[in-house]
Amino acid sequence: MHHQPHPIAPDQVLTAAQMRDAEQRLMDAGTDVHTLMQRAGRGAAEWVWRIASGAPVTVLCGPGNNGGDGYVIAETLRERGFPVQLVAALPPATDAAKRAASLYSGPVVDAAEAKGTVLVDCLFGSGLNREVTGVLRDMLHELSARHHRRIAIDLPSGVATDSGELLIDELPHYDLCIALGAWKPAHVLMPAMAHWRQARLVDIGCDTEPGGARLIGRPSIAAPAADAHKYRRGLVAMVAGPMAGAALLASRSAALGGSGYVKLLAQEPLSGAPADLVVLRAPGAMTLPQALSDDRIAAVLCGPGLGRDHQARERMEAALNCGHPLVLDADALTLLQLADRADRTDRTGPLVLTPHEGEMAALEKSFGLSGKGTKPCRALCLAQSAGAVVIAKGADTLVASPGGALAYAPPSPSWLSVAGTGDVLAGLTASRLAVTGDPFRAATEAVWLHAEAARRTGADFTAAMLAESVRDAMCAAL
Ligand SMILES: NC(=O)C1=CN([C@@H]2O[C@H](COP(=O)(O)OP(=O)(O)OC[C@H]3O[C@@H](n4cnc5c(N)ncnc54)[C@H](O)[C@@H]3O)[C@@H](O)[C@H]2O)[C@@H](O)CC1
Ligand SMILES: Nc1ncnc2c1ncn2[C@@H]1O[C@H](COP(=O)(O)OP(=O)(O)O)[C@@H](O)[C@H]1O
Ligand SMILES: [K+]
Repeated sequence: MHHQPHPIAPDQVLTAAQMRDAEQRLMDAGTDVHTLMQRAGRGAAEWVWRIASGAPVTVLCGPGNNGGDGYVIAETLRERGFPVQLVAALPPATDAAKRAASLYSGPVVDAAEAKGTVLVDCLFGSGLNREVTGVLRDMLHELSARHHRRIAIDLPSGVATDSGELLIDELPHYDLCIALGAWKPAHVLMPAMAHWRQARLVDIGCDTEPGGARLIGRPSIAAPAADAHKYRRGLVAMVAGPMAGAALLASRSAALGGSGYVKLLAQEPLSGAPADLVVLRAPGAMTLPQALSDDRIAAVLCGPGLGRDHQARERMEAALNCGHPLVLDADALTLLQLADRADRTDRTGPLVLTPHEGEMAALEKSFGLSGKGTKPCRALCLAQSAGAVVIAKGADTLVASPGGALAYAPPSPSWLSVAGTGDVLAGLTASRLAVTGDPFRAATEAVWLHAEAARRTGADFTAAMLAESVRDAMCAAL
């Protein structure tokens, strides 16, 4: 089927090459680079104008089209009567940048003389292809230190667009990063995204192919059907191990995440379970495989509090072989390496893996993957090898599917960096999987709800408090 290109949506994330293609498409249709640069520069100037509010601005320009944007920004501010000066770190080298430079009629000063309140960094954008060193690095550092506020155009100069890696020592911190045309992976990947307080997108009117990576947005969660009952809403079976706390946390968020019924399959007698949680000993009256053979189960969660001994391994294998949609987290991810290769790869039902960085590396090893490349590429590779949707967690969580779908979490509260929040996410993922039956959708909904629950919990919380806030997050998505 042939899909028409469409305007870049505000939730699309384009690599540097995809952005270049989008720009080229526009130029093939008759728009010249100059027009595009005017749109980008004038759009960015609106933000600079608001932030500077009359204070003197210094624009630092590099040799490429990012520098070209800088000349347009400087000229736009000058036309509006703003105090502006420009530092040309290197002379403009592209035709569009040369033309933009020729249209700038304000002062050009040496870096040593530049004094202002706001620095606009247009040294390098998506064309950065090597480390920023020597005079250029020193110039960026000194100017950054001398200005109270810093704005990065497209990206801070020293960030690799597709990986978010830093290609400079001590990248300065920015008040604002203005993405041009589309969000790029570096806008939602660490370590880059820790270097600005806010990010904004300026549309420059490019089209792109349908599909591609997206930002995870607020899901639309429907109320249960009028004739719903607890099984039809989704039964989650939580396979617990010896550490009851993690299993209880996951069960709580599974219960609040929309499923109709959560059954905790306990390995040992459990104290402190809430009254509304059904706890079944397995093995007890039945073995774990028997308990998991209930065909009303809509999703199984295994991992939180599982442990790593031989019993844990047996429980993980029972979950792997039960045939129900499955979420594997925490210890189950580590144990997965020990499972038979056939058990790991021959499953047909939906599977979601939720590794943090350490678990991701262990999984890559067990699937014979190199672990090299950008985080999104690594997650896509693992998803394909494991036949699983992968939630690659961290401060820059993303979701990858075996078919190549990719979704980035928008910046989430760093208060999530406390023990047990991963258990809450795993419970939410199982809950959404039980409700929707779609592993990619379940994973993205869970990631959004998890971050929203964190926002609603406020500052300095525990995982148990986070689990309770899942209720508020659900309300926000109804
Ligand atoms: N292509 C287009 O049509 C548009 C591009 N735009 C802007 O153009 C930017 C991309 O422009 P370019 O592709 O020209 O790239 P850049 O302006 O990011 O820089 C590329 C130039 O810097 C040099 N360079 C790269 N890394 C270096 C390093 N570490 N040390 C010294 N020199 C280095 C390269 O050799 C090249 O001359 C975007 O980020 C965006 O700001 C916008 O103006 C919109 C239109
Ligand atoms: N700095 C951070 N910013 C945003 N989210 C974070 C940050 N650090 C951790 N998280 C999130 O918190 C959760 C931690 O999960 P995990 O590492 O499995 O911890 P645990 O096993 O203790 O539950 C993940 O969802 C992760 O994405
Ligand atoms: K820049």
